[in-house]
Amino acid sequence: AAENTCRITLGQAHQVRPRLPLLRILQAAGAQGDTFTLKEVMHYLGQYIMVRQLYDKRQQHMVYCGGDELGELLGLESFSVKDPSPLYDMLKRNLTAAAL
Ligand SMILES: C[C@@H](c1ccc(Cl)cc1)n1cnc(-c2ccccc2)c1-c1c(C(=O)NCCN2CCN(C3CCCCC3)CC2)[nH]c2cc(Cl)ccc12
Repeated sequence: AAENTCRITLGQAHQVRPRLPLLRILQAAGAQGDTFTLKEVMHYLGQYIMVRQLYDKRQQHMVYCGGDELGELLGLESFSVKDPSPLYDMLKRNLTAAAL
């Protein structure tokens, strides 16, 4: 039931296993290994956007990922960090729970 899932999730740093296209992006941002916490996935995706200079220097919440592997994965040319829904959809498609 929901409360069980909630307890499990809160109880331990859940490891997730990115599918290969996402794993390659995380590794390009310096990630080691092939399982991560969700927090680490978000951190490395942020680093990737910074390193690849995909955000707009003036409107820094805007990410222009068309033509980059990240855009391929998201199926988007651009997105705002203020609307994370496309990101969560991509993560749902590209992360599997890793056995602890
Ligand atoms: C709150 C957080 C966030 C986290 C998840 C989501 Cl679904 C939305 C939003 N966030 C807020 N702005 C950013 C951001 C903006 C532009 C460039 C890079 C990151 C982020 C993102 C982080 C992150 O780990 N953020 C740490 C602090 N950030 C502040 C912004 N800082 C930079 C902003 C651009 C100028 C230089 C500093 C970098 C560190 N990870 C992300 C991964 C993606 Cl796919 C998209 C965005 C982010």
